[in-house]
Amino acid sequence: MRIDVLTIFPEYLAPLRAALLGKAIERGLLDLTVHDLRDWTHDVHRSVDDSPYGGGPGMVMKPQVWGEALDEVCAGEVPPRLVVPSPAGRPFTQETARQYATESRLVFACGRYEGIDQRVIDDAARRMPVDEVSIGDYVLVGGEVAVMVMVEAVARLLPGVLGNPASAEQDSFSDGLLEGPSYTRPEVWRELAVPEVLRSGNHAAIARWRRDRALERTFHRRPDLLATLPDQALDRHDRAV
Ligand SMILES: Nc1cc(-c2ccc3ccn(Cc4ccccn4)c3c2)[nH]n1
Repeated sequence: MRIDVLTIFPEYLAPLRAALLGKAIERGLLDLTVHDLRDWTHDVHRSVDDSPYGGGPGMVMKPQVWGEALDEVCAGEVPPRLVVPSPAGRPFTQETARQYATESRLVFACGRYEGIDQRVIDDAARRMPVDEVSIGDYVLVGGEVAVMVMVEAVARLLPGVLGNPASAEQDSFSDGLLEGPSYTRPEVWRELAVPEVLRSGNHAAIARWRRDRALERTFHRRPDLLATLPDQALDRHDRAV
């Protein structure tokens, strides 16, 4: 997968080249290019923002600079999917990550200030799929952190990136539930013991116990997820938990 990121703070994306994702890039599983949006300015101040029409606080990112940058970065046989982080976007979920992981190209546009002139998104939508997405109900200072979240969530789903593919298959949310608790050695730590069933070797009982803990945790922390589960996702035992 090829990923391009446009930002006025390229250094903000440096962590994407560390650790697991850095290895995926080195192994050619992911092709990541981070572009400095100011490379498409033509004035001596390299300005990218201006005052908002209609008044209001802060500044808005100019359409001209974004237009030229996207024309160049998004050029090619197959138009990429353009992903624009925004507090006003549709929620980015694990399902979004799964869909994005099937794309051959993604371009992420990192806004700053109060956001990007809407005409940039409207113009791009004339020639490529455009998603305005939110990573949560809070307001960040710009799109860069949101892009790092999304790139990590997508890249880990690419074949070969995770050492153990089962991890991605058993993700929280993969069966619509939150993951339950995990344990490792020692058997007792600060007088807290590992649940007996996990040391029993009874794999059916272990699977049942893990599902029960996932159901309990989801019920208490994210009842909204239970409401969206398809009826057949819960068996009679599940409903009794
Ligand atoms: N889930 C999210 C995404 C964002 C996000 C994404 C991109 C930008 C570009 C600028 N800002 C700051 C901003 C935008 C609008 C109103 C006030 N502040 C952003 C914030 N915040 N929370």
